Parts: sequence; structure tokens; C-alpha cells
Amino acid sequence: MTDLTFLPGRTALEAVGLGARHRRGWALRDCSFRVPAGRVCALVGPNGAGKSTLLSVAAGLRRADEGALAVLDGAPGGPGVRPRVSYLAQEKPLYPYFTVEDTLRMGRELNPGRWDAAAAERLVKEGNLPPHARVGQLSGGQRTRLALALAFGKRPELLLLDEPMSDLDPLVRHEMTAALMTEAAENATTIVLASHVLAELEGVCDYLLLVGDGRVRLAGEVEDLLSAHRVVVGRHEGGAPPRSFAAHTVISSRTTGRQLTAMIRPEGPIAGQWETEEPSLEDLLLAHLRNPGAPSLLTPSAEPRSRKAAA
Ligand SMILES: Nc1ncnc2c1ncn2[C@@H]1O[C@H](COP(=O)(O)OP(=O)(O)OP(=O)(O)O)[C@@H](O)[C@H]1O
Repeated sequence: MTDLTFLPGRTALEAVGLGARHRRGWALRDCSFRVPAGRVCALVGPNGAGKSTLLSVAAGLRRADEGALAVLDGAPGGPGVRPRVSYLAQEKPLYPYFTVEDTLRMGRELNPGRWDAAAAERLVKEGNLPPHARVGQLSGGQRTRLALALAFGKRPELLLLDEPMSDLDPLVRHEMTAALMTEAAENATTIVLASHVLAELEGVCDYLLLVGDGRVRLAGEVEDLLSAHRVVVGRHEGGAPPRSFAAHTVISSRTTGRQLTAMIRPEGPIAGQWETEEPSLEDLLLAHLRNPGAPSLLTPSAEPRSRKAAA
């Protein structure tokens, strides 16, 4: 894969045995993975899977209770790391009585030496935000745009996004995602984007982290994870998967009438008369979300480098 933004060797996030507990129990448990720098990584999982908890540990807003998470090779929220990371969630950290102009000025003053006024102003201008409008009078979508401009103006090396665009209409969300990807590609920013909108991740993200029940289920390059799986379709009688599938990892399988459709991680050639094709990202994610017990898979680049050292 030719990817000019990929920064070989550098690491954005690396977790080894990471655990984080809320009052009622563990939100993350025994998570080990790596996200290389320069990637646009989708963070996916069902409600309550631990996505927000993971991002808040990465942003330095809460501590790990077990194991470790390194952010840009440093401690989350540490003095050498915090200025290089932007974090944005659904709740936008904006002052309602500030104008758009005041907000951008605040961004410049809070980020001396780093502030990219051109990038922030471009995002604001593309949304036609009036410079003298107060934040409290902006629509939800306009506030999101302003918050993204603040997050980007900081020129972060790592941008952590916890569904910040979920309140936008689909068209604006599409436009904002495109603007974000352009800015990220120009600056080789690593993005970790938590999202439930699976269809929108295709073509946007080149890296994937799927969490379920507090654990890592899939991690690695989207391209490699897709090519490790096959959608298999063919005639089959009976409810159980055919015996010839026993050599492979079956992620999901359903029979409608006499037709069987399965998502398989092949361990070699698939015996029998089957039509096979590479799944879409959405199909792959849906199959794993429907089958929480499916064995996990990490591609080599997603294996933590310090796993041995930490063991
Ligand atoms: N402040 C909190 N106090 C107690 N439990 C919490 C708190 N925040 C999260 N949890 C619990 O931790 C687990 C993981 O929650 P988290 O918000 O990280 O999941 P998520 O994947 O972001 O979910 P969603 O997709 O619904 O936003 C859930 O069981 C949740 O109930």
C-alpha cells in the first residue's frame, strides 16, 4: 500500500494489558494493541464497549487502573504529550458568551507557538460562521465546526474524536469529515475516530480498532483485516455450517432457505462450490458485532512492541 502520510515506526497509541474501571465494574480489561502514527483509525464497538473510556484515558482525563497506555510514546496528559493531542467529544468545550472571533483568539492564546490560524479560519469560513456571532446563538452543527476548528488549530499530532459529529445532519457530517481528512492528510495527523456510523467509515479510515465488552476484538490496517476475511455464499441444507468450514474460523453464518451466507477467516483454500468475495468494512464490522465470541485478530502492526518488555 502506498500511503504517503504513514510515518513508519512511530506510534500514536500503545496499550499493554490496559484496564480501566468505573464504579460498577471494568470498562476496559486486558487491552493490548498499537495504532501507528499517521493513520486514520476507526474506533468501533457496541454501546458500552469502552470506546469513550479508552479515549478519555488517552486524553489524560482519567487514569488507567491496570496496565499502561502510551500516547505518542509518552504518558497520557503528561507535559510533553498534552500540547500535541486534541480531544473532542459530543460535549463541546466552548463558552456561549464568546463570539466566533473570541473563540479563535482564545485558541491562539492557549496554544502559543503551535496555533495554526489559517487552518482554524479555513474551517470556520467554509461553514460561513459569522465572526461576531456568539457561540450560544450558533446551531449545533456550527458549534461542532467551531470546536473542530479549535481542535485543529492546535495542530495536534493526535486527534481523538469521540463521536463529535453525531448531532450533525448527514450532509454537513459528510462535509466536515472530508474537511477533517484533508487537514489531517496535509499535516500527517493521526486521527482516532469513535463512530457508530459504519457506512461512513469506509474510504475514510485506513486503520481499525474494534472493541467489545472492554476487550480488543480486531485491530490493524483495514485493508489487511478485510483481506483476512471472506464472505462465502452457496447452496447448503441444514442450519449448521458445513463440515468443510471446520478448518476455518467462522465469524458468522446464516441460512435462508437453501442458501448459506457466512463470514469466514480462511486458514487455506475453502473446499466446496462456494462463491467468495472480500467483505466490505461494514459487513466485516456487522459480522463481528453480531458475534461477540468470534476470536480476535490483530495484524502485525497492531501488536504492541513493548508487550514482551512489559510481560
Ligand atoms: N462515569 C461512569 N460511571 C460509571 N460507569 C461508567 C461511566 N462511564 C462509563 N461507564 C461504564 O463503562 C462501560 C463503558 O462505557 P463507555 O462510555 O466507555 O462505552 P462506549 O463504548 O463509549 O459506549 P457508547 O457507544 O454507548 O458511547 C459501560 O458499561 C458504562 O456503563
